[in-house]
Amino acid sequence: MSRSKCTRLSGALVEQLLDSVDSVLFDCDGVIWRGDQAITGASEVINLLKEHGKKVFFVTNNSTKTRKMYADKMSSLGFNVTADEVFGTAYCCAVFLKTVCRLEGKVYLMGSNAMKQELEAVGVQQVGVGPDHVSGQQIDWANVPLDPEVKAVVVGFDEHFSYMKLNRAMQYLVQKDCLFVGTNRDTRLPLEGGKAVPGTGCLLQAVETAAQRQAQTVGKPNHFMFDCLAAQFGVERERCLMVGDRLDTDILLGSNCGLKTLLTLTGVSTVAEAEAHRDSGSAERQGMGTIQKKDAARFICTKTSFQGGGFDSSSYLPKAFWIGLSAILLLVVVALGLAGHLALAGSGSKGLICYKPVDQDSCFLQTMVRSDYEHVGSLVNASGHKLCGNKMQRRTEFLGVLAASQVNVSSLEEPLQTLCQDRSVHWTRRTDGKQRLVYFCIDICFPSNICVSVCFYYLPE
Ligand SMILES: O=P(O)(O)OC[C@H](O)CO
Repeated sequence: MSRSKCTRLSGALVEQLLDSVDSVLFDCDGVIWRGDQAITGASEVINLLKEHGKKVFFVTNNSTKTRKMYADKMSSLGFNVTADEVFGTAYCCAVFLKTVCRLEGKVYLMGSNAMKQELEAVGVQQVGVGPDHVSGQQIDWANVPLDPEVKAVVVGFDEHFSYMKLNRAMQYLVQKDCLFVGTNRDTRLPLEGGKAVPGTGCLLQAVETAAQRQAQTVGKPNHFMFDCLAAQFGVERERCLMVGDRLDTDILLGSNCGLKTLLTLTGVSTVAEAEAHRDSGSAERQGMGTIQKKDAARFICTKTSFQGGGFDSSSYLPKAFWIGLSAILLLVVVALGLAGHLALAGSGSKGLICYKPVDQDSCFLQTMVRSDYEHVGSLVNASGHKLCGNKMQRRTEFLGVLAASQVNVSSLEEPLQTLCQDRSVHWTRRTDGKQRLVYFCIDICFPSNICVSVCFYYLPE
């Protein structure tokens, strides 16, 4: 991975930057507008870019509008934009549920009317939009009627967010096969005059806390929104610029997808934050910004590229995954005295989980998180575990392989050494990043009180 230093964007550099790109992706809140007020000069820049043959797109985590609503708002503020150039989380979330999750069933939606419309446009039924007032006693809340057809809980910006909604979402999510998807994790929504209101991240975190589960998020910095756009418009990453005001969403998305990035100082993130990321010594944080010095310029460039030195995919796993799917059945083993680590879960000590593909040369190691403990606990304690009948449930995760972090096998505990004999062991971590490994596991529980987990790996192109 190599990163170029950032320079102030002015004079000849503007021209140079524009010559190097064919497509420009703009964030919305804090970049082209704040609330209902356009940022001075934004519409002129965007219209000019289009006149000069650049493709312009809008990528927003704000889930309160459909693509059409965004296009209408933009037109009223002087932007020359069509609905298909807008990729908001209301739209992308609907596409995600339809195409990635292949959801069959209804959604319990904590979100806007716009989300409802986008879901309906792709044929996904939903319940839950609007107020949900509290009534009855606590025991009634715990037994709140649920729609048996609901197979997913989706959390977006919901101005009617309430205790009852939180409770209802939790009751759905107690069912382990219920999908859990959030639009985004932005904690604040910037408005006119430097004001802000709590963002969807606050609501999502409340639901995650209640459900004791982590949602998958569709919005930036997850690459899904870029993938969605690139699939429709054939954008070339190397000639694409992401313009945003937030380091942890916009700039990180650009960084994750190998785009050029440009931070505006018109919204949430500040130069001081970018400098703190740069000086942190953490590769992940540095992906959010490399800024040389504070500058009065309106735009600061944080150009990041992924070339060389990174994870060489071909040395680990075959790219043509689907062809060899059946051949890469995995044995999932948890090391380091499982029961002990389960017991230690609350004390801050971490266990390790290791995945050993049967026909690969490597083992993949990661620190266990709560879901791993729960998952493994259910396998180990099968006799005491409440089994789900003959059911199967699917889990999907993205794992980044930390290329520089090969583990010394002899430093590992005996069960792991045995498992990974004659193999190299690599650290992995959960990530939305580009250099990633994907695995999905199917948990199958039989009435005989035995659960097994079958996992498949692949490396996306
Ligand atoms: O900055 P955007 O356009 O991605 O929107 C994010 C929202 O303001 C977060 O609540």
